[in-house]
Amino acid sequence: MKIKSIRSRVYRWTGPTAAPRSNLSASAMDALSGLGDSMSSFRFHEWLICEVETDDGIVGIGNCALAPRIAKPIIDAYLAPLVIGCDPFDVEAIWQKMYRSTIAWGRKGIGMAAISAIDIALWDIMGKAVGKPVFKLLGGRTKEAIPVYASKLYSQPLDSLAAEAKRYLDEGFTMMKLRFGWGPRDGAAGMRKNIDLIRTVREVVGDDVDIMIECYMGWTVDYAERILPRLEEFRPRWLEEPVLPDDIAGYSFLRRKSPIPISGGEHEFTLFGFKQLLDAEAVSVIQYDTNRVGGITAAQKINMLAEAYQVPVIPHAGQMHNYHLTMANLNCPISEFFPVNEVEVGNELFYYLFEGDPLPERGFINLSDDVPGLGITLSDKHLASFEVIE
Ligand SMILES: O=C(O)[C@H](O)[C@H](O)[C@@H](O)CO
Ligand SMILES: [Mg+2]
Repeated sequence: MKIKSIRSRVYRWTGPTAAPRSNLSASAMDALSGLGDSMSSFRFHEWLICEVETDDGIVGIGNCALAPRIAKPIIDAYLAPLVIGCDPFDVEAIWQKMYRSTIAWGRKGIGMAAISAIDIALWDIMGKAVGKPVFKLLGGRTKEAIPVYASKLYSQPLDSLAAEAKRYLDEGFTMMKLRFGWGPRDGAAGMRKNIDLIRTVREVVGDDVDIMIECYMGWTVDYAERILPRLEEFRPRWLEEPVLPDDIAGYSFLRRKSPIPISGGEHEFTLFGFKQLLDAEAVSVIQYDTNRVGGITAAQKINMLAEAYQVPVIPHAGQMHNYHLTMANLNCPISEFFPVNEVEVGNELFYYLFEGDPLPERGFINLSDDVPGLGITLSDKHLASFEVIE
């Protein structure tokens, strides 16, 4: 079996989107306060889809969502020529070829997202070729079903926040993640507003629900050190991405200072990036995204390393490229689930692009033992709401 062709397309959402709201979430751009919409970097309304076809007609589907219009020429100009003609089952050699040939500029960020898209497609091909779901190639079924946490609860007026949390509770979720909307630039008043958010959700859901909190790289170590003691009474399961991903020392400091677990990793790349985090004892939970980190090949290596450190892996986002890894690894206890909604930030776009992603039932999702590959197909249901860039 040989790889015959690679087709990459960028799908740009042109349909209706929820009006952007200020303070939807803290973010790294907040530090530049007063310089325009700090939420602009928080909208992901494009997606790259990569179809790898073999000489016997099997088509594997890969994807990435970071800067798709940049990932596309990387795939077309740099990676595809390396990969065409290879045996898709030689996935490790292909990964090393893509990594080492772009090592000067691609080992982190968009280069690795482009590599991820091709790698995910290769695993889809391998599953389809042997008639097995991808998780059966990675270690098989480790769970009867995957517990998922509802992940939205963006910062909003307390009454609507309470109503959203109640909805997830009534749908049977026992875990949910909220986003803080304020940070250092908002002073003591903003810190109180953040505390009001988690207090509101805790009051709605009671003590038997895990609440995760997220501030998307929007804080400083100083701010986090001051707010963390005030969050302890609400017993968050983790505080996510408190500071910049490059501030590994900051992560380690906060982990030592607070009993609240600190999570991160959705903006880290490759096995080597996560070795750094683990050696620095920077995170209590690893959260790579398979369509960023280096694909399934890299993600599975990180899973092995994380297991040696007994640090759990809970990938960023749901989506099949992550679910298969969670299913195949005991050290991946749960998954994130983005509720199906109108397009807002863009995490929801996956549902408008693909068919096959499982929907939760009473807080669990499941994968079929009988659907080969990743188990997704391209959807044409919302095609009219996308501009497709070939
Ligand atoms: O953890 C997450 O889901 C992410 O950090 C953010 O929410 C991002 O995906 C934008 O929603
Ligand atoms: Mg996050």
